[in-house]
Amino acid sequence: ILPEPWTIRYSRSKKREYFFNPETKASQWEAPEGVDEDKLRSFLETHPLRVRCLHLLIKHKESRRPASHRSEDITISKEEAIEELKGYQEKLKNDPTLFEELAKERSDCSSFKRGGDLGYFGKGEMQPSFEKAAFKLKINEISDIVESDSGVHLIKRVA
Ligand SMILES: N=C(N)NCCC[C@H](NC(=O)[C@@H]1CCC/C1=C/[C@H](COP(=O)(O)O)NC=O)C(N)=O
Repeated sequence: ILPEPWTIRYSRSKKREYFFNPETKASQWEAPEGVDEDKLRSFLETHPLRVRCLHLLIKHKESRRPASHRSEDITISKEEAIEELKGYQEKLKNDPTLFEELAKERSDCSSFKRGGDLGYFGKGEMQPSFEKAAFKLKINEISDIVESDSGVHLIKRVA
């Protein structure tokens, strides 16, 4: 849709997408010459530049930072963390609207205070495994168990 080598990126400060040419390092708000704006819009529908997600993180002893508001020394094994997360996965299969409440109750991420809400993020912000899973989700879809250096997660895309 975009003429090579143009790419489209999201500006967090301006909260809108802009066009970037990695060769000339040019960046601009308007689409490069000859871009079909309608095709671009429908492309962006299925290839979002940013997503907003909630997550429920259970850390374990191999986590990059095995501590949280819940425990200053997290010692459960990765297998135990996965088993515990499976329990939450079952509850969410029956009632997905429980996500915020369960994240508040159990998540080892500081976002627990906001029901697990990480806000909007674009590519390059989160750890690759988390980003890959999050950008694949449809709005209101909940991921399978996702592993990252932080621990094991369930992710719900909300926007
Ligand atoms: N850009 C936004 N909104 N915030 C910066 C996020 C930085 C990012 N964080 C993560 O990838 C982990 C996994 C998914 C969420 C997340 C949250 C971590 C998990 O806890 P921790 O392992 O750090 O103790 N807590 C906060 O960062 C990273 N590149 O390390």
